[in-house]
Amino acid sequence: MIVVKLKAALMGASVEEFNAAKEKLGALKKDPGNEVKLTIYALFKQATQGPCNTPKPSMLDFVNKVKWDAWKSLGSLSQEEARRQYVDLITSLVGEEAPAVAAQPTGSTKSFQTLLISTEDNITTIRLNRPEKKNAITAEMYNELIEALDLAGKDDSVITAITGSGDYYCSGNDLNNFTKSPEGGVEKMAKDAGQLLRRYVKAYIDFPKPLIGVINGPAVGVSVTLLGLFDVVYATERATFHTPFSQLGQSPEGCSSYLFPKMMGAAKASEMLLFNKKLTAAQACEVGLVTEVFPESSFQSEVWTRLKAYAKLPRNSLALSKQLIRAVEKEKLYAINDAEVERLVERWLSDECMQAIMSFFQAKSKL
Ligand SMILES: CCC/C=C/C(=O)SCCNC(=O)CCNC(=O)[C@H](O)C(C)(C)COP(=O)([O-])OP(=O)([O-])OC[C@H]1O[C@@H](n2cnc3c(N)ncnc32)[C@H](O)[C@@H]1OP(=O)([O-])[O-]
Repeated sequence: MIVVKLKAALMGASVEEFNAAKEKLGALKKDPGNEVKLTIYALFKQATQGPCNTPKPSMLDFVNKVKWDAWKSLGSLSQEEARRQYVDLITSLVGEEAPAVAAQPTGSTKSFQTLLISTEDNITTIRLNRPEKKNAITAEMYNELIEALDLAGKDDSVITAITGSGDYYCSGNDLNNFTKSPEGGVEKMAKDAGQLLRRYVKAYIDFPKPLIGVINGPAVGVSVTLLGLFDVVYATERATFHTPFSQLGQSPEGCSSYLFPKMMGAAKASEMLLFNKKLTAAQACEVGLVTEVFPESSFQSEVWTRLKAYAKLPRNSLALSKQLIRAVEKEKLYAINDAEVERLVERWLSDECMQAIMSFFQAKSKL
């Protein structure tokens, strides 16, 4: 069993860790196979020499061409990040040879207040569990989701799915997060909320294995923007996708200011992110936010059957492939996350935002 150790996941591995990993590689008893060896080669070259700038070998020089392709595919991945991925990969291979030593605790033993977590058939499922509030995300829930993702990333499941309890997937940020009278003043409240949001989005950017959205109903706000960081998104035909940021005096987050225009084109992204256009599931699929839409009547059975089949694929091949795809833009996504959070912290202190949140609760109290 391969278990990916992530002790260096949140920071780049040091040169010492890198050198130690290199030595452990020589001591491996089993051949990890050509695919993994190519990844090791590419990460080593990137870590020690930086991005591949050497001339492409000819088609006839097959072995060197395959190696060159693997190195080139890492693009502008930083040397620090390449070192980290190299150390993670070697650690996982060593763990495969000594599973008892490398085994990590699974997420299933930990209990959460706002989430239901289970691991079955190689799938860890994180279920948002505030159905009476349409799964709105409180500060507690943000923290629990960060922890649940961390545990799911380290457990021995093959894929992770996020879904909602009840008729909604999620109604976004819990607007009560802004209505409590904060101890250190509103500036501190906004700063703390910004730090939490930044960590929350980073947990998705860094998630090390395939992450699947199982969108069981309408999705609002931050629960929509984050879908750009999922690997696959399946939705029931009943789902809708709504990001009412300007209506709330706020601005986009979850790296959507970059990923949405990239995914759907600038104009479609602006309709959603600036003008609050709510998309049906079919429209969300057309613009690439959703991978596939299923009839409501067969949504659960079709999606979970498919995910169980996916979860039988080789764990390490999936995780490493996902990490390669993500690595291409990871540094950029960190920077976008920072910029979006900085803008939101300003927005939360604006009159426009305060007014919009008060209006939501006033409208409810008049009903
Ligand atoms: C941090 C990053 C920046 C921000 C990003 C975002 O996500 S921006 C996007 C932010 N999100 C929004 O702007 C969405 C705001 N919410 C809505 O517009 C509507 O509630 C609805 C369309 C989601 C559902 O309408 P419906 O008529 O089907 O159902 P209902 O209305 O009767 O709701 C049932 C109960 O849930 C409660 N509740 C629901 N959502 C929230 C929430 N987010 N907060 C708090 N509470 C919420 C609701 O008050 C009610 O409680 P009550 O009275 O029983 O104690």
